[in-house]
Amino acid sequence: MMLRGLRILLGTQRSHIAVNLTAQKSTLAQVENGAVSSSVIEKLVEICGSKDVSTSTPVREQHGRDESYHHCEPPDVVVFPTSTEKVSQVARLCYDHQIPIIPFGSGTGMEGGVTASKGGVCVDVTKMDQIEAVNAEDFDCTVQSGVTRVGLNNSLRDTGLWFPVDPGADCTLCGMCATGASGTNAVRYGTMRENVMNLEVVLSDGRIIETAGKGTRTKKSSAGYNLTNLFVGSEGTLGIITKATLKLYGQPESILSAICHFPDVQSAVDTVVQTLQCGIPMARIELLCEKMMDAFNKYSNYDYKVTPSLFLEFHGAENHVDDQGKIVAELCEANGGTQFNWAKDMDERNKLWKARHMCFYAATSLRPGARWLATDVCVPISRLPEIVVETKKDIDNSSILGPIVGHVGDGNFHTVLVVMPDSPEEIAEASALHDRMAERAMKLGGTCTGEHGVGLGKRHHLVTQFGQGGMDVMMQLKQTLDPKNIMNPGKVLFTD
Ligand SMILES: Cc1cc2c(cc1C)N(C[C@H](O)[C@H](O)[C@H](O)COP(=O)(O)OP(=O)(O)OC[C@H]1O[C@@H](n3cnc4c(N)ncnc43)[C@H](O)[C@@H]1O)c1[nH]c(=O)[nH]c(=O)c1N2
Ligand SMILES: CCCCCCC(=O)C(=O)O
Ligand SMILES: [Mn+2]
Repeated sequence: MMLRGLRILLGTQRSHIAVNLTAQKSTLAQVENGAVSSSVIEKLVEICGSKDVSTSTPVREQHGRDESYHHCEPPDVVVFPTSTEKVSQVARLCYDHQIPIIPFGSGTGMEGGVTASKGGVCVDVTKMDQIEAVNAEDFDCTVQSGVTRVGLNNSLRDTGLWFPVDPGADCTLCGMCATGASGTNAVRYGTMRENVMNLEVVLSDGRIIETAGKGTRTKKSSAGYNLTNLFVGSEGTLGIITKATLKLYGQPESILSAICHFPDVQSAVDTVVQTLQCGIPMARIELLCEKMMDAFNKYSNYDYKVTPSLFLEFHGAENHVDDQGKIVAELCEANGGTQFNWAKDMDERNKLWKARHMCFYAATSLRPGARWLATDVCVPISRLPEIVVETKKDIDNSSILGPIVGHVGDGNFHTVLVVMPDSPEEIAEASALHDRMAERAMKLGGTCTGEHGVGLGKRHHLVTQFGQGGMDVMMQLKQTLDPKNIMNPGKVLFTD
């Protein structure tokens, strides 16, 4: 039954920083490693039906890893419940037997969030895939846990509405709630945190709650603690999100995209800061360094100049969009930007942004056989130029290939540190670069992760970011909501 320890890749990442693990020492119940018994599997079959329970090796392995470098740790069993009630019964069963529960959306996460390091039951929520309501006049919708962002937007197309939060992958919207995801549109429309109005959550003992109140779908609320945002970014460690009520937006009347090339990263990032300081309501403003542009061209068959470049987009009424475009073009020029390429045509724009969303694959294809470590720091916008420039220097002074791409309008950028899985030296060097980047960001009032979440790989940075007091509160919240430590144990906090 058990097939643990399929350590395909880099193994557990070790930081060069002396990590104060005592600051996160778990006072929670320890979950034992051990197979899920056949009697529990029989009960899971009773709850979900035999076709919605799998112990097959390929299914377990497919659910034991995400898109990150973290190695595969398959769960003992995967269930595909078709209703909140079934999720609740599965949770209750696991609670009674103290068996880990690992919620699974699309498995596109960047931090090993779905790995079953303690075995247990993977709850794949994708069969709950109904859009339950679209309240066009209120600009909101309610989706079940398996609905993806592309699926939602396809079904909204004829309504004149859309949901703008756009990680590159077509992941589940509830997975996006769980990781606190964002993407290229967040500079204008916000992240999941600003766009979730209510969540239905199954707690570890099977209780079902609605975080904003039963059926509540208001733009604002001062009622009680903000439970909704407690679960946003909780990465499956506090409960299973089975439904989300989300804000929707009117599709913009006019959209204009552009690319502009710069002599160096500093001038590109200076342009970003100045653009935002001018109050231009950018819809997207993304930076690709020259290495990323090279990978982008090769992967998506473009022939853009291989220098640091900004990808821009403006949304609004036609005359506003044109005016804003002109102002930003002038700012780009003033900072040494050249070859401002406009993309007005819808197909051209879609092709461009699809290629931008594929940057992760473009970067990882630069070295065949390599794996990667994707970083995700975020700083206040005024500190962005210095951190991007320092980080680039640090990478250039190392032996690691590390293209940079960023949602720079939010002060958030990624490096993909490309390493060979059989080279402990490269892995150590990349981990050290990542640690320095996170430390640098936190010193500037930033965070170790803007959108990918903590998962397994950033737990040691939380201590620095929150200090002992903050870690204690997080541990107490975990203890209250998950007293048996069965919800995705060992993710976000060192509870394993
Ligand atoms: C090419 C590419 C590009 C991007 C990204 C990925 C890839 C492959 N991502 C990362 C990823 O798409 C993002 O983290 C998603 O929110 C993950 O959603 P999944 O449905 O795949 O969750 P996945 O199944 O990977 O799970 C992620 C975590 O959430 C938990 N979880 C999932 N569903 C849950 C539920 N219903 N209830 C409770 N917990 C649940 C899991 O347990 C796990 O801890 C990203 N991200 C981003 O923010 N910005 C970006 O720009 C990109 N870009
Ligand atoms: C090329 C860097 C990829 C980082 C992971 C995907 C992501 O978040 C993105 O914005 O792209
Ligand atoms: Mn991103």
